[in-house]
Amino acid sequence: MAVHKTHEASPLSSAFPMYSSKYSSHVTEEDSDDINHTTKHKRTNALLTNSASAHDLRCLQMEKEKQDPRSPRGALEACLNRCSISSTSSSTDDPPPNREATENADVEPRCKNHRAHSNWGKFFKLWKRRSMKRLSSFPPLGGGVPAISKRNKNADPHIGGMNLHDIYDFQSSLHSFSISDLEIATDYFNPENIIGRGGFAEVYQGILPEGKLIAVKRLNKGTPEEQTSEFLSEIGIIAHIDHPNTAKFIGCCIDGGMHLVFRLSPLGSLGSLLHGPSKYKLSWSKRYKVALGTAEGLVYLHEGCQRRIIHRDIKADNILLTEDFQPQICDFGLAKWLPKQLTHHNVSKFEGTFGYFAPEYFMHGIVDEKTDVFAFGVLLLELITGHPALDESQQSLVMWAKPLLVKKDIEQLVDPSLGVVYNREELIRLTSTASLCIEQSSLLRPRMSQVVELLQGQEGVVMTPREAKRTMMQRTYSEELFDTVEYNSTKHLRDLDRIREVALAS
Ligand SMILES: Nc1ncnc2c1ncn2[C@@H]1O[C@H](COP(=O)(O)OP(=O)(O)OP(=O)(O)O)[C@@H](O)[C@H]1O
Repeated sequence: MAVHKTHEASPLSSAFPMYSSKYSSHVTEEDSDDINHTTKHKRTNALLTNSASAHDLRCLQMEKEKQDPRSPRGALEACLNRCSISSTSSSTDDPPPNREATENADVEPRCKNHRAHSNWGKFFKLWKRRSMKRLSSFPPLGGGVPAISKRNKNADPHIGGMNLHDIYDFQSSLHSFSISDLEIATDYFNPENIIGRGGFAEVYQGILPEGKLIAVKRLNKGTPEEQTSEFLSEIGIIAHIDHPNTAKFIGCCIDGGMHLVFRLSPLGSLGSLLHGPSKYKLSWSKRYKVALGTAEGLVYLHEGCQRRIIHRDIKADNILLTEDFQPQICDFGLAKWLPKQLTHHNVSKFEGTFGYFAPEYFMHGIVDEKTDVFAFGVLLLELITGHPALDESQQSLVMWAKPLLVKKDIEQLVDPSLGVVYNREELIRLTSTASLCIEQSSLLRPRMSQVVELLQGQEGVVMTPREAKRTMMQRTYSEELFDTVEYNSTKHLRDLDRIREVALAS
């Protein structure tokens, strides 16, 4: 399956003029800032390299980064200063590094969960103490703790007699790691320990001195600006979310590059299990568990936090699995906070993964809860059929499955590797929910809380979103928009063709 992480607005601009006219000024402004910043950066580096030792250089570089609000160190320093200043102060401080960081870092985390609420403040306090605090040095790999070997997709959850539940029992506080901590944990970023690759990062498995297994996401792809933006965006969300169905963030390291450290999900991603070379056969009951858990994770993001979080890149590769197949949503690099008063967010860059895009996002750049609901519908189809969202010949799973869903020919959809070993009632629930989630009109898609009810087969759940919408207190922007647009089947097919063309062209 071809996946594409980031797509500048330009390829769309020719096809859809609204992209070029609407967003060009924002992109240009940022670009010119970047150029100035890079030139300054290069000049300073040239001066430094002529006259200082490596250690001096490093100290100077760190100081320089602290002054520079665009660097991660500078952005974190600025946020920290804001945290330590009295909350009555209305000082505007340094400018934020970018719009993403403003949206994500400046908001007060107000998740219902108290532990999550305090994480952001804790993180900055820990980061401030960073230079003084060093974790004790780690024992070499293999000495009395489980050795890190290449990922075994069918890994035994009991490694060397140790129960993974014990190994994963982290404290709630976030850690600030040094680069040597992470080097030792990952055997000096040994390529053998790479367990995943994404658009911006390589992910390594590692082990801490006390035997806890971790995944280190090392942001080493894309431009430095893209890496910084990804790092700040992701950290701005994950540092204060906490739910059984979201990835467990442990801490970070900003020495020698940007690193995010998570609890290891020993079975890897749903994508690798469903479509990877291991050909692990996921049973029906596990698929259903993954569907329900992921839906619950999305309800938490959309409705469980005071500011709604839109993930924007829900896909099989971004669903990690614990040893007991509990799904955990990961990769918040594209996620957005949406304050209550904002019905939606408009994006200037076309980012995400082909095969999962909702039509309103693709056509108008609109991001709200319903864009995640559409992607979740595609994920359900993947779980039912075992097919990827886009196959090697760029055929869309949605386009293939939709006629079968319409004809209610649902047995044809079931992954042949399951044979007849599935629960028919659950199949009906999964397929009918998937049908609703991938409705072209976001108006007709259910909210994630309704999805959970549908999947649980709760009595009295309003089955048709048409009926459900009458009772909705607040409508999303895309709902309003599609209310005014006649979205007929011709237009639908044209959109899908367009999606396929762009997918093939890139
Ligand atoms: N905590 C974890 N435990 C196990 N595997 C993980 C973990 N985090 C990430 N991975 C693996 O690494 C892959 C890439 O991680 P992630 O999606 O966070 O990186 P990314 O660069 O942001 O990717 P993308 O291009 O999809 O945005 C995942 O699909 C998964 O296979």
